Amino acid sequence: MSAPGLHADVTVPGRLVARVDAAPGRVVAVIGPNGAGKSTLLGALAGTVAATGRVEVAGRDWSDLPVRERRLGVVFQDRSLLPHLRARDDVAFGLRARGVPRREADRRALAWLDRLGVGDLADRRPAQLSGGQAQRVAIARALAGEPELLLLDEPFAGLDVGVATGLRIELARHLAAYGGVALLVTHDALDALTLADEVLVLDEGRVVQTGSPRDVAAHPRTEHVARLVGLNVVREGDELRSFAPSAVTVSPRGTVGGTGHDAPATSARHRWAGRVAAVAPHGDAVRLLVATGSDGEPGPELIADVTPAAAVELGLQAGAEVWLSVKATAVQTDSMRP
Ligand SMILES: Nc1ncnc2c1ncn2[C@@H]1O[C@H](COP(=O)(O)OP(=O)(O)OP(=O)(O)O)[C@@H](O)[C@H]1O
Repeated sequence: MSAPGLHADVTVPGRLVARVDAAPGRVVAVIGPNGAGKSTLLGALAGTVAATGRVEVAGRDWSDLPVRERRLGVVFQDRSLLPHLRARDDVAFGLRARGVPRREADRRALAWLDRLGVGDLADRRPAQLSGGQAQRVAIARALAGEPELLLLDEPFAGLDVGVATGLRIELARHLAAYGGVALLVTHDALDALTLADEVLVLDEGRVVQTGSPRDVAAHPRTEHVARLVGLNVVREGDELRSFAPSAVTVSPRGTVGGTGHDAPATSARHRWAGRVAAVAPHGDAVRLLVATGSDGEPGPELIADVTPAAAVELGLQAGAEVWLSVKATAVQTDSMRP
């Protein structure tokens, strides 16, 4: 008898090679750039994308199990609900397919809709639901089947920020109570950091990093993740050097023949010439997006947070020519190699 939870080793030729192991009750965030293979991984686990290898859930080999017998819950970004069904019938559908009698299935469906805060919408069809309401129904449907594996593909995408925030809090509550393995594909660092116990980073169809959200955020191995968690990142060969926007010192740069400031006295590795591309408030600070580069060679786009007073005093508006520098001690170096 193998360990409970999820143990998968799947290959989708040309698109994905991935291994995932997760204990029951764990929530795994799957992150990575567009085309990294996130949806393909979910499809391979769900059985909707043809894959070779092995998928074992709760001690059972899913390759031999007909799709309808898999205890699987899925929530996709959209198109999740069946257009002609009332919410209560949609939630009950999976239960009935598994042999739960009609009245019992309806009772459980209503209970789950209530839990997700949409019990009063039980008789509506998808066309009569907002995006957030439809997603609540979809989550109710996924959880009502008491799945051993729950797959969530960008469940908050396309929702208004406020609606997404409410749903995120709600989902966190249900995930905490959920006893199976959940995989959550997300483009949002906040989701990965707040909802997940583990993070799996995909890049070009391969798993390039796994670890706790804290660990992955603190030691990103890909540019994508560094940016996702709001760090500046400069790549040098196989090394990623990352630093916080608040660690960047900004000083004005003199125009040719002008009386501007000289380059800061730091090594060239920690200093960039650039031009402010955008200025926006960010919490108590002012956030500058700076396009760096010199002599026509574009450098990295960097973010610097300065105080509002400094922004005014130094004339930091779009178009301003600046030096950015960062203390060597504020820079963290990570290898991109696993
Ligand atoms: N049906 C398909 N047939 C062939 N190749 C596909 C198919 N779907 C996706 N791909 C390719 O497989 C790779 C992984 O795609 P996938 O959609 O899994 O990435 P993703 O990480 O989910 O991206 P996104 O965040 O953009 O949804 C990409 O190179 C993509 O072009």
